[in-house]
Amino acid sequence: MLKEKVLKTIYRNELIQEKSKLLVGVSGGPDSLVLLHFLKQVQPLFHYELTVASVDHMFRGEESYEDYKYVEQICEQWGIVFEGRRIDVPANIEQTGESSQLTSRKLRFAFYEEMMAKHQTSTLVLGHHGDDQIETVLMRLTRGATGKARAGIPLKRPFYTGYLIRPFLELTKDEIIEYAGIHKLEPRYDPSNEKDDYVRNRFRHEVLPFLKKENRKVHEHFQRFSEELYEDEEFFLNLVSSKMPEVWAQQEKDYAVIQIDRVLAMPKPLQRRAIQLILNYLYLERPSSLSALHIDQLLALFLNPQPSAELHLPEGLIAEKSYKTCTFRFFRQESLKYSLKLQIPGETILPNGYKIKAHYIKEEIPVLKGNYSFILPESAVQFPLTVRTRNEGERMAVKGLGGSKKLKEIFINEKIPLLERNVWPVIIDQAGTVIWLPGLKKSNVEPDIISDETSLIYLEYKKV
Ligand SMILES: Nc1ncnc2c1ncn2[C@@H]1O[C@H](COP(=O)(O)OP(=O)(O)OP(=O)(O)O)[C@@H](O)[C@H]1O
Repeated sequence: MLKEKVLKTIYRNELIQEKSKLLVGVSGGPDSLVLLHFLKQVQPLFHYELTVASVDHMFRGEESYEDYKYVEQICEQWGIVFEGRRIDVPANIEQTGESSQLTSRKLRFAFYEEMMAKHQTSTLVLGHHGDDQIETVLMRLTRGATGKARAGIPLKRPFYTGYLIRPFLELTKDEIIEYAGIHKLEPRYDPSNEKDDYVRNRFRHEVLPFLKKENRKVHEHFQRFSEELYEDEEFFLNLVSSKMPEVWAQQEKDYAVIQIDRVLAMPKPLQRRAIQLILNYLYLERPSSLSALHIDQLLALFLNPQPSAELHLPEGLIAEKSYKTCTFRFFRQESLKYSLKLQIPGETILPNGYKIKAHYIKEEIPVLKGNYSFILPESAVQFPLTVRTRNEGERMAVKGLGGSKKLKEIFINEKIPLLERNVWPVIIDQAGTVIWLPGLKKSNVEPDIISDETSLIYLEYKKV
């Protein structure tokens, strides 16, 4: 029976404290309506206070409003405090790259938090069940999730100032429907549930029936798998956390350096978790499409016998291995753009670790060092000169070519990686004429034959 089964889950996992205050998320659908009914039924066992939080996401106009009013009416009937809010997801949300489903979830969770503060509730209760659990575990494994994500939906996790619990995780959807029938509950059915989440629906309709047919108790086994995996992960993460101080060489926002040999000295299961912790730290509060694959790639980078190698991870994170250290930094094009006035005479330090030294040629003409120095006749350009990152579509009249070339083409011919192209210095004059791509190519502003009639400037591109 549902009641006994759920009570067992609650006791075994200490989900509910006596005389506590619970906030229950209720949509009016079968899962949450049965959840509310169950919690009302067993209230005398725990003496908790119940408050319901219900959100109308206004996706389905009048229909969803009716669901919301229905929950309010049930609460009135059952003598439960009702808190509701109608929250409209901004119409243009999908243009921001966020799905309306994700936005409504975020807004709903913000509402739960607000209500937990208002009613001083310590526990939020939601109606996810065993079918949801199996689908989630399988979906995540199939996607290549790693760590705790593979364990699916947790029974209990910290939330706001207390916990979020899901006491129905061991139940099947059928048990919930059966309970609703026995107790003559009349849940509302949301038709959008069936079409919103395509991936989940494929698992629900194609995989779940097969598993249920194979073993009636598949829900319990998946739930045990999930709980054990959580425990194992927790254990390993604690163990590896204690070793992390010797792994970190530098830890800053968006930037970190680690000691590779300290990671490789750990047993294999801890190596993966150490990498997971490094990535957790770097990706903090950044939604990311990280998977087990990225951990494998990083491990391969660390084990690579080459002393230096690079790996590009999601959202512009670059891992750069150099001998026994690995540097992680986020590549942000915008923040790397620069524009500096070229000091003549003097030195201009560039953000890429190089500088440009400039001086007037007094007597003897210095020796030219390939593309690393430039002789500039003062009369050939308009001052001041600027050194900056490239602009889209920019061209340069290449020395010895008799025509102009796109900077992009030069970078491609010289096999300069994209990331370096975006920070490569370009020297231009007041009129916007590109004079020199230091270290790469010169413009025809540098004369082939140096006459000593005009005043000359010697530019040099060198490491700081
Ligand atoms: N609009 C809502 N307002 C308040 N709580 C909600 C709302 N939608 C979902 N929840 C809570 O989140 C849980 C999971 O939601 P989800 O949409 O995944 O499940 P569901 O199958 O639609 O649940 P239900 O049958 O209760 O509608 C629900 O059981 C409920 O506790």
